[in-house]
Amino acid sequence: MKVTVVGAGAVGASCAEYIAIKNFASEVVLLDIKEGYAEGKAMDLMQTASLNGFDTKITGVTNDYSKTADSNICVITSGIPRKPGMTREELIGINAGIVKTVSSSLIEHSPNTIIIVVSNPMDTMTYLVHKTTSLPKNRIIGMGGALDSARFKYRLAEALEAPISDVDGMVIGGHSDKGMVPLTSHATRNSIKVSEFLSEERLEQVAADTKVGGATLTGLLGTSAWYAPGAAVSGLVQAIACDQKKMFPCSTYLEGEYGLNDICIGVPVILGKNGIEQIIDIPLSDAEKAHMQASAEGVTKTNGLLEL
Ligand SMILES: NC(=O)C1=CN([C@@H]2O[C@H](COP(=O)(O)OP(=O)(O)OC[C@H]3O[C@@H](n4cnc5c(N)ncnc54)[C@H](O)[C@@H]3O)[C@@H](O)[C@H]2O)C=CC1
Ligand SMILES: O=C([O-])CC(=O)C(=O)O
Repeated sequence: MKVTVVGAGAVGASCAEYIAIKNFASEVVLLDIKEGYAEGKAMDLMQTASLNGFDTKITGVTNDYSKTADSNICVITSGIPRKPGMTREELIGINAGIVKTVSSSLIEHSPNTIIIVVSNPMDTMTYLVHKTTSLPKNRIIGMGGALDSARFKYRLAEALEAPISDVDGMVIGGHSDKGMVPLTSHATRNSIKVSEFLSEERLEQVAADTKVGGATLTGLLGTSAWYAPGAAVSGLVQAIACDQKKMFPCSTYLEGEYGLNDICIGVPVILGKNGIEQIIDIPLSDAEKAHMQASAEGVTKTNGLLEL
């Protein structure tokens, strides 16, 4: 199992590290445009192998796509992150060009690959890969919902004063400060609805804190987060590599599901060896439907900025 990660920056390196530590891939190729950078990150990570007990071989390359040939899975993290006060949507001007070039170079050397898009604004970058490559829709996956759901569970556990392993919940919709749709009514603590334990006001606060999860970290760190994003990507990669048939909310191209068309947005999917093997169309409450509709309108507006 060969995995390529483009962008050896904060998220790309974290992603490579988690993939290696989980020890399911034979090879991870890290590629960056900055001379020597991916080579350095790969060497540093390889020097953790005996300490962390993994056998995955990590190699770094400067913009040499021939070294990525025949990758089963390619992750795109190349591009700029936001700074405090910015939205993810403001990154489109620079990141769209990067994602378009990178995805086409990857596919040239790995025509059968599955692509996971991470660069922001992620739903629009996922849509861009759909519109500018000939990959089938099951092989183009946007990572956002897995991360947003992990943050939702963190906030729920905090409110419940419970361990995170007691909590389950999911966030669908666009991966943006306003567009996320935390499914509060479906969230549970050991199969009991969280509304049994928390007031409506507290649950609204949990949802609000979840939606600005990325912005909160960007304010604290001066750039956007990388540990949880890297871990979330590694979860998707593992589900595909190990054919786990696990459910994650991912950005995928919709053709009528959730009443939406010609858009990539976060919905629950089953991930296995073929990438997205099924889209799960769960019934939403009227309020959740309205949030999903508004979220889709936001993503469509950003998609309109693409030069396709
Ligand atoms: N979808 C999600 O949930 C998340 C998305 N992100 C996004 O991921 C992206 C990366 O974030 P960070 O790793 O923090 O940024 P970073 O600046 O640490 O790393 C980005 C790397 O991409 C490289 N790069 C730029 N253009 C390239 C090209 N054409 N080819 C190859 N490499 C190139 C840069 O040299 C740099 O090393 C950002 O757009 C950020 O907004 C970050 C966290 C979560
Ligand atoms: O907040 C950002 O810009 C990066 C990101 O998508 C996240 O951490 O959720």
